[in-house]
Amino acid sequence: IGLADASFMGSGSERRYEDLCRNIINDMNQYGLSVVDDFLGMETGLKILNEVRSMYNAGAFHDGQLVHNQKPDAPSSAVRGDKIRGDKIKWVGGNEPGCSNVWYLTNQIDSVVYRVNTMKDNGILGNYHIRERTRAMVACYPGSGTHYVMHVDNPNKDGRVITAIYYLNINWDARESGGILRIRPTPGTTVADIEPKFDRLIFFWSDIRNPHEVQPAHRTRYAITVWYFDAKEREEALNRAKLENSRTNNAIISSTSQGHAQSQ
Ligand SMILES: Cc1cc(NC(=O)CCC(=O)O)nc(C)c1Br
Ligand SMILES: [Fe+3]
Repeated sequence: IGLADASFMGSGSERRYEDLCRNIINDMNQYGLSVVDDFLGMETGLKILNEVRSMYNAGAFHDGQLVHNQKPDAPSSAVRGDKIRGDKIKWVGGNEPGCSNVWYLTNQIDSVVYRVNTMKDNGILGNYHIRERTRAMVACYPGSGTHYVMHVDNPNKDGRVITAIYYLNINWDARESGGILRIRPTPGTTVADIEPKFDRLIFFWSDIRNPHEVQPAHRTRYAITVWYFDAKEREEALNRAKLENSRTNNAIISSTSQGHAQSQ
């Protein structure tokens, strides 16, 4: 996978930006995923990490979902079935106070995604029309051995086509800290094991092409995720939801009105 070095963002050289985008286009067409190292450079990466740490320490994150304890040799007091916290998350729109660096990151990712979506000869990426995204989901794995089960981000055409994840973990060594993102691109038998390294940005198709899991992490593990929508798939998903809504509402109204009639 073309590990493009993108810390040009500081030097702003146009040529390397084009090369980066070309690498991502090739990777997405060939593998359905792309890994970009040194996306923003040390200085900017640290500003984002410090901002996320202060959010986390301010208790701004929602408690992660409860998961069964993974430790087979759990100490006698904590029986095997006890629950531990999974990843904790906080949704960031970007213009809130104290989130200016996360906002800068999402702007940088936006410009890359919009660029690769409109460049010539961009293959599969040319099939999509990306005009909007979710807010940024800042996630922290507390490092108590929590993991994230194998799943697909968008299994039922909710409109999300690209998952972008930015990692903030300095000197991450998976041999001692685990926390590998394992993607199983389908169809196929390959497995991509991706370490959540500092200033690393990854992209992958959000749908069933990329089931993925996070292996147990034994050190605090930060990641920032944004999902990009394809305009057509998104509109169709919203229309289905509206239709479903009106059916349910009519069902409720008719059942209550019948109920009402009977009670008279
Ligand atoms: C809340 C939520 C989190 C994630 N995160 C990952 O897959 C982990 C990626 C990584 O941190 O390497 N995915 C979904 C579909 C939901 Br929903
Ligand atoms: Fe996911």
